[in-house]
Amino acid sequence: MAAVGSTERTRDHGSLRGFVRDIADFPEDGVTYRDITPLLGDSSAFAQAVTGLVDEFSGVAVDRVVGVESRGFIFGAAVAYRIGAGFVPVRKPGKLPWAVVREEYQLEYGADKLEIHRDAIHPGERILIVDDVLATGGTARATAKLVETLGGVIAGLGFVIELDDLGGRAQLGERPVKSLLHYS
Ligand SMILES: O=P(O)(O)OC[C@H]1O[C@H](OP(=O)(O)OP(=O)(O)O)[C@H](O)[C@@H]1O
Ligand SMILES: Nc1ncnc2[nH]cnc12
Repeated sequence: MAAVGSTERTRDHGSLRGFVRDIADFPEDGVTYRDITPLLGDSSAFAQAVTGLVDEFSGVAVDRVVGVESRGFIFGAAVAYRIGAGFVPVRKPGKLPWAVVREEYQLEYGADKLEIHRDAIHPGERILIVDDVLATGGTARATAKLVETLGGVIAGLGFVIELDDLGGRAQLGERPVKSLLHYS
């Protein structure tokens, strides 16, 4: 089991805001889309975001990192590599080739389903869920339920961005939630 930690401590993540681009009315009217592609494209900002997520869970025991398709794969895989843990993809329906467990959930824009391989997590394993954005919390809650259905224990949920006004954190109950940047 990996113990999360890092020698680079970057708890103030405010400088990352300059790498998040606001797109009005995408993908539909009324939604302000927080575009992380500028952050991904900047080597320092990307490294700071990954290190920030690692540091937020410093000292927390983690067996595997779960990342949610598709932007969660980018950060989740990087965090897993950094902490020496395995990576488990949670995917949209019909993408995983073996036997799956499925959960339905609501998005800020639309509804969807998520799946995980039945053998991806073993009972008692400690799981860190990583995604880029916590909005309404539907995706994160569905992912946590998939992990828990397989007997996993949520060690934490880490996000680069949390959209505070959408109340996603409240959907996650007592599970430990950390976000690098907060937007209203
Ligand atoms: O808290 P919620 O309201 O559930 O929203 C958050 C989710 O929405 C986005 O994914 P999206 O489904 O847009 O897919 P993508 O990563 O493939 O763009 C984001 O990456 C999160 O996974
Ligand atoms: N406003 C938003 N910006 C980027 N990703 C999102 N996922 C859900 N809501 C989002």
